[in-house]
Amino acid sequence: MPEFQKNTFKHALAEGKLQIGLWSSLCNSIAAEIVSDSGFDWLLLDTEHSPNEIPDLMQQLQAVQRGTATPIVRPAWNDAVLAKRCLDIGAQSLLFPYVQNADEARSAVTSTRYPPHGIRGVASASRASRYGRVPGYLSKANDEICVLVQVETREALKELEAIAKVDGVDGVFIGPSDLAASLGHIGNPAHPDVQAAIKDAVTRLKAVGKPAGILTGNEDEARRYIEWGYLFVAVGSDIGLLAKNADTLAKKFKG
Ligand SMILES: O=C(O)C(=O)C[C@H](O)[C@@H](O)CO
Repeated sequence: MPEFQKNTFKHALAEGKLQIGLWSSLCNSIAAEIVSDSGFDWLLLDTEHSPNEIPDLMQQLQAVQRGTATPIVRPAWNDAVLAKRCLDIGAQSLLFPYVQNADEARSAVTSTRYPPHGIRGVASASRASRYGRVPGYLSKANDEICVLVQVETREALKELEAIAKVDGVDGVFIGPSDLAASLGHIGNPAHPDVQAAIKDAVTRLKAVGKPAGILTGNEDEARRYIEWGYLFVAVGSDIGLLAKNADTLAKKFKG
């Protein structure tokens, strides 16, 4: 009988261990499988800003199963139905976008929990339980779910501690692109105002003992964020790697 899968990423965060990740938006199981063996601790499978639908996502989850990276799925919205569908196909870690306050953070957590702790609908034989074969899945599932919430607006920053303190929130991800836009610097997360907000956010999250996460494709920024105390840091993306290296190669021969 298949064993219940522990969520190594969730426990590593709880132990304060730095987790290096990669953002995946290619919606492709071969690409996901390739990078799942690169050595990253986590792999973000995005469905918010990529045309990634449940059938594609399931193939990506299957493809990365033997890799080193824990898959984290970002539903397109903080929505209980989307969360349920991601969990039923086997995701154990979700990154909920655009969480504005503690109530929305609680809503995200309860969407991932079976009753009595939440509203996740019960499927008797989904991929998550290895089609009904994992003994005691329904009673164990809640404890291994990792809930990450995104704070990415000026308004949400004002609620940062209240969001972070919500029971069941395992980490808070600061979205640099949307935060830059919210602060009036769209397309420029490197703006001093945005950088100051990013630094202030991790300082405040450390003060309440909650892991902070972020994404950047810039190595210097990634190292700076890690130095500031960000604990789960995506240091690039599959799209960025492919576009940059393809362009560089073409220029070598096409000038
Ligand atoms: O606001 C952000 O930055 C994020 O949430 C990450 C982006 O959505 C990601 O697609 C990179 O731009």
